[in-house]
Amino acid sequence: ADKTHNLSNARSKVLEAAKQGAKLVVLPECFNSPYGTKYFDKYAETLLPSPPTESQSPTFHALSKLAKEANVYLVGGSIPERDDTKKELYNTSLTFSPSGDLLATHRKVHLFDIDIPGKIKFKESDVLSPGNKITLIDLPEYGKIAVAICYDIRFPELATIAARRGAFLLLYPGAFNLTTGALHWELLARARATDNQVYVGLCSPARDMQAEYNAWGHSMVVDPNAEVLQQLDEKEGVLVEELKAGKIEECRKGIPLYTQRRFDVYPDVSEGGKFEE
Ligand SMILES: NC(=O)CC(=O)C(=O)O
Repeated sequence: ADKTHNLSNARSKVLEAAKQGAKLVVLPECFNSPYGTKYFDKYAETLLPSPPTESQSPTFHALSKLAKEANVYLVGGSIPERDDTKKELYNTSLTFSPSGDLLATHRKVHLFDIDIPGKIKFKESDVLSPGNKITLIDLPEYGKIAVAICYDIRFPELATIAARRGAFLLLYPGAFNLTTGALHWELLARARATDNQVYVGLCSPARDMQAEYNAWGHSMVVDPNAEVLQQLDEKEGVLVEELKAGKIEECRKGIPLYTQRRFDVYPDVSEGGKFEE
């Protein structure tokens, strides 16, 4: 619940990852606030017009400085955002370059509205509005990545459009829970990797059983063959994994889905989609 503590904790973990050689670091969904509809308004920060002032968004400035200090691309998980012009709240991810410049903003496109009787009910749309674009980010030394948030992973179209427009890595800061995490977290990461023959990275908050929402944890990196290369358990940690150049091509050569699609039978979803590169 302590935003200042969350920011300083994130700083020490990002620096630790950079020290271990990471060039691109990802934080979890809602890393600066508790995850819950009653908290979003209280913790929300104003990001527009960009750049915001320090008092409008301490998290924006902390992440920008941190990306520069650690000399990494930093996908800053997500934070609750307040858009004053529209009087709306969003669940928003900010990505910074190693020089601390903002590269991209992704607002969660698919809001987490579920009701599994006896297990979990959650309705982000009670307080949040959805984003309306796919987010592809060009990292000049490495290529394109796509960033989306948590529930977005359940919608394969978004991943397919990003992959077919050149993303080699799909990153999802996310906070599944004890019900859906056990059922679908790894399955979805491996499914999106299998569908698209790309790397997939999921980054979750650690599990806090004192909190109202108990995150699943288990941050992981999956390769283009859908093998889980590494995963954390439910506790706090840092996962560092090297993505191998050539792995995507090798996988696509072996199982050539890319040349076998039948757009005469069904439409090519990657021809559509709203996004900003
Ligand atoms: N928290 C989410 O957005 C999604 C989730 O927990 C799920 O899809 O399950």
